[in-house]
Order: sequence, then C-alpha cells, then structure tokens
Amino acid sequence: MRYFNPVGAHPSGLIGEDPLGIPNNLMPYIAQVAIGKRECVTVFGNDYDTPDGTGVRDYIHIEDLAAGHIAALRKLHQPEQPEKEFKGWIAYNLGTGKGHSVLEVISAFQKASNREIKYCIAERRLGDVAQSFADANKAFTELGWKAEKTILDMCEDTWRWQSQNPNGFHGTA
Ligand SMILES: O=c1ccn([C@@H]2O[C@H](COP(=O)(O)OP(=O)(O)O[C@H]3O[C@H](CO)[C@H](O)[C@H](O)[C@H]3O)[C@@H](O)[C@H]2O)c(=O)[nH]1
Repeated sequence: MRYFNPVGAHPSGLIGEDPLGIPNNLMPYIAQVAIGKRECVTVFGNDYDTPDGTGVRDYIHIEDLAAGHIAALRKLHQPEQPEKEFKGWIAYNLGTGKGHSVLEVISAFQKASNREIKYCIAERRLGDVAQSFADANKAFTELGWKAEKTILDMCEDTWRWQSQNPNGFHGTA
C-alpha cells in the first residue's frame, strides 16, 4: 500500500499522533501551535510553482487508510473463489487524489479549532517537492475503496485528540 500523507486521529480523541520532541511533519506541528505548545508554524517556502506558492500534499485520514487495508485484505481473502491465488505484488495508492497547500491546511485547522494559528515563511526545506498527490483510481476500481474524509475532518479529529491530550500520551493516567 502506497501511503500519501497520513494524518488525523481516532474520532474519539483517544488515539492520536504524539511525536517525540519537535514534530517534523506539518499536521502535528500545527496542532501543537494551536494548543499553545509552540509559537508559530514555520512554512517551508512560498515560492513553489503551486497556486499559493506553498507545498501541496495529499493528506489522508488514518481511518480511510485503515479502510484501504481492509479492502485489500478482502480482495486477498475470497472464500467463494478458493482457486483464485494471488502471486507477486500489486501497488495501490492510498490518497484522496486531491492536494492541499500548507496555507490551506493551516486555514482548515484554524476553522476546526477556532484558534488563530500563527505562521511565518521560511526557506524551502531541503528535499521537499512542490507537490505530490495520488491517483487512487486503481484502488477504487480493484478494491472498491476510496477516501471519504475531507481535510476539515482530518483537522477536527487531530484537534480533538490534541485538545483532549495537551501533553500527548504523557498526560494520560
Ligand atoms: O513544519 C513544517 C512541516 C512541513 N511543512 C510543509 O508541509 C508539507 C508536508 O510536510 P510533511 O513533513 O508533513 O510531509 P512530507 O510530505 O514532507 O513527508 C511525508 O511524505 C514523505 C514521502 O514523500 C515521507 O513518507 C515522510 O515520512 C512523510 O512524513 C511540505 O510541503 C512541507 O514543506 C512546513 O511548511 N512546515
């Protein structure tokens, strides 16, 4: 399974991403700014050839990602066709097929959290590409799977986890 940018948390707010130290990735960094743990998001470059100049990625909710795996297991396990064997490997893109810029993610998170997310523009990060998004049609055609959750859903669930667990798993009894 070829993951694009998995983000989000369980909708209960009980399971989420708790990176050690300073988060490397955008979504947990934004969440820590929203909760007041970090001052502002450093946006790595606004001079890319993208609609607003910031990097574009295909963010996918972890629950959609999990559903993609279940769909793949269903394809492998077909008791009604026991003679059908799968050999070798097949790659499936697990993404929404839609890209969002850094500024769009910040804006969606502001809406989800109802908090101001401060940011500043810095140099590009070495190794980053301008944009990356999936063609997930093969997963839809062959597995009957497609991502359902929007970037706002991803931000809302991340925020629920972060606001219920301001200190991550360390804060839990
Ligand atoms: O503090 C930050 C962090 C990220 N970004 C930007 O936000 C976007 C997403 O960055 P992430 O670090 O969240 O994700 P990447 O797409 O860089 O990386 C992800 O995809 C990679 C493969 O492309 C690897 O799988 C990696 O582990 C995984 O996190 C990029 O445009 C990046 O420049 C910022 O502006 N500020």
